[in-house]
Amino acid sequence: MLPELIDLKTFRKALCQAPGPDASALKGAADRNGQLTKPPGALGRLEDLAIWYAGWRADARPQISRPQVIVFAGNHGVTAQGVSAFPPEVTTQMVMNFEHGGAAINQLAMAAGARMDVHALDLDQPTADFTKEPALSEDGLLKALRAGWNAVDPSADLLVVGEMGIGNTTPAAAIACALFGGDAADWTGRGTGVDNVGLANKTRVVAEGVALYADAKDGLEILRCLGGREIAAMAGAIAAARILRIPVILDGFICSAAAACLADVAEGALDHAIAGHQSAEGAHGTLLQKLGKKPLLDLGLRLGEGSGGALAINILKSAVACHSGMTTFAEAGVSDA
Ligand SMILES: O=C(O)c1ccc[n+]([C@@H]2O[C@H](COP(=O)([O-])O)[C@@H](O)[C@H]2O)c1
Ligand SMILES: Cc1cc2nc[nH]c2cc1C
Repeated sequence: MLPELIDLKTFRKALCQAPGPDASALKGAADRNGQLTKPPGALGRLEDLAIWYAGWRADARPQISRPQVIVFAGNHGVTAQGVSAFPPEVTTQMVMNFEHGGAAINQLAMAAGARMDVHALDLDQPTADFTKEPALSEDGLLKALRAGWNAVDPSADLLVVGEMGIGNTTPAAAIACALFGGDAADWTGRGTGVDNVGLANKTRVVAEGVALYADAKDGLEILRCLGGREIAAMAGAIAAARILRIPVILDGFICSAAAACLADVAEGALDHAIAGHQSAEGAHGTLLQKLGKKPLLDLGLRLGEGSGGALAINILKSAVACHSGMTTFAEAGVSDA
């Protein structure tokens, strides 16, 4: 059961106390994996994925039949600093495109057999420019976390969270830099495609923001000062899924930055999450390494929207189908080693 998200204290506490995977399902799945009609280890990472999934679903022979993709959209005051190649009105325009079924994620979710939901968060009120003041108030952060928290279908058996927000690779870079240190330039990339002058300006903006909130006490405070509503909503949804034991597939750079805020609040907060892909945003690989996540795919995507996560649903579904649908050596009468 998901508790009501009353305040930020509830959020931190629920995340710290969330249950881990089911030990007997993990053992049952590992045992079953050892009996399937294939040389030991021959399905490579698919075997680990299926066992991991079984543990979180508390079922040694699970199925994936109700995957959910949620796309959160938000607007960013920091776009006034000229950090994106596209104008901010594209966020609202793309939300309409999602709702009409015309975006890449509509096709990718459909191809993966997933339900898709879109949540637009106060698009007419961009967050504050973080080079001037914190992006969100405490109440604003709570509202956005709650939007994500409540968007998760408790009956889903797999979750992908994605985003749409012109300018949001800037807050994502700032969050990563604030959490993990290093220079702003290490974390700042081209996003939708800024040129060299744009990249230098964007790096300056990230550095300014990180310096301004250097005293932020933890990942939630960093999320409030440097993040955005869609980023916080992704964090809220990933946290709710952790509590509901719904496995999560992370998407690209912005989604991973949202997730990183949770890992800073509670060790193990992302144990139920895998990395769907490594995006072409320069620092995504480093961010995934910091989170200890090895991406399933590396296709040069830099779209967001949950696209890489949705693609990876097909891999996880295939892993679980093999695990649960294959026969054992004994059942098939195949000679064991
Ligand atoms: O997922 C990623 O790694 C990714 C990398 C680059 C860009 N994006 C998408 O592009 C938008 C942000 O780019 P920008 O240049 O406006 O900061 C936002 O809507 C993201 O979904 C997403
Ligand atoms: C057209 C467009 C589509 C997107 N989808 C996610 N981010 C995006 C950014 C742009 C510019």
